[in-house]
Amino acid sequence: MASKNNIDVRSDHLITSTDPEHPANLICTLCRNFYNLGWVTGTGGGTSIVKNSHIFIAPSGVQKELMQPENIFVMDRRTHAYVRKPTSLKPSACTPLFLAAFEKGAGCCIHTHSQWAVLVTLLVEKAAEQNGKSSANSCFEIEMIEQIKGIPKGKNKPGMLGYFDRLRVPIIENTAHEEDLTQSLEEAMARYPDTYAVLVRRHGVYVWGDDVAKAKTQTESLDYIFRLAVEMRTLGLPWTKEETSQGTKNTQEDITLDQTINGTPISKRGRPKRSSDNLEEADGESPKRRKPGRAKKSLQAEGDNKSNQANQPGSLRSEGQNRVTALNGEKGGATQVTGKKGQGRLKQEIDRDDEALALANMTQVGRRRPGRPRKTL
Ligand SMILES: CSC[C@@H](O)[C@@H](O)C(=O)COP(=O)(O)O
Ligand SMILES: [Zn+2]
Repeated sequence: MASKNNIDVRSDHLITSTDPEHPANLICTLCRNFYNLGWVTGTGGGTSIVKNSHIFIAPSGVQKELMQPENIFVMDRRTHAYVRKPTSLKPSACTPLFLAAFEKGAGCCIHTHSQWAVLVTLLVEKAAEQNGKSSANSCFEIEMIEQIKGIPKGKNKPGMLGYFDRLRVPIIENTAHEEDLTQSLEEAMARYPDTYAVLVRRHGVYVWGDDVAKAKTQTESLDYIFRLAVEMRTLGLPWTKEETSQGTKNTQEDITLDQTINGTPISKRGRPKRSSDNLEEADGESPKRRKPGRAKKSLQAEGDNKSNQANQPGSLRSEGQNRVTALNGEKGGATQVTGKKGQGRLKQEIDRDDEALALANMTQVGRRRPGRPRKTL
């Protein structure tokens, strides 16, 4: 075998080009930039590119920002046999995960160890714990952030997500060895067929795209969103409309199940639906016509009043908290009432619900001043 520095020089033409867009050059340039973004620190993370009949892969355990084209492995796309193998190096441990993305039609896959990605997985885990739920098969979800428009709708779905669409990125559990992530990555891809990314708990994220430019810009958009999400959480701002008194959703199943809180339906405004909701249509102020987040005037005034009362030491706070528990399932939920007497009782119940909701909001966002309505997305 013709050899120079342990490399089979007969395959050098596969990685030798003056074209900066050649995958062997591009992987090196991208990883240098990714290093400066904190995405491939300390040899972690990496990138792989498909071009024509070849897959270009970085070596394992090297400083990714210092790689040279001659360090790049080349694999036959169809057989997955190496057609260029720097013998003193090993191919990236991420290779089977990159291949999983290419099986789905991706042209480039980027793996980052971005701290924002890691923190998002921790925040979703914490929210699950706080809600007494398992974080298995969990998912990061966010909506109404402009940068979501940088993520495509899904494979075979033309166009990008819209501002009002919800971005969902599944999270898989980390394993001791990178390659052992492959099965759970594939399962997450199957569960979320529209996703272009999978987060790995306490580790990072895999993002892929139809080509290098798309994989890169999608990784940038996601990293921006992950960072924003972490900052939002530290400010007590919700990621989604449902995320009020319940914390972050974990699974797609949870979202469906949580349309009710133990049987009490949630209205469109993201709070437990009350029997009074049925009266809103009748009194001429349909929730549809009201701006989201803006409370009905009369109830709002009462709510403000009650919230102020709730702030009195030792008074409504504990009572309200009991009521929150009730709303979340013990004995709560709206009671069916009919007739005039019933409507009187209903009014009292609306008042109690308003108190409870005001208190629930206060306990969730401790920094918000009492009496001010919670900002909804
Ligand atoms: C800091 S070591 C990180 C690795 O274990 C792995 O997570 C990784 O992303 C890079 O693997 P590598 O085999 O060097 O391409
Ligand atoms: Zn990694």
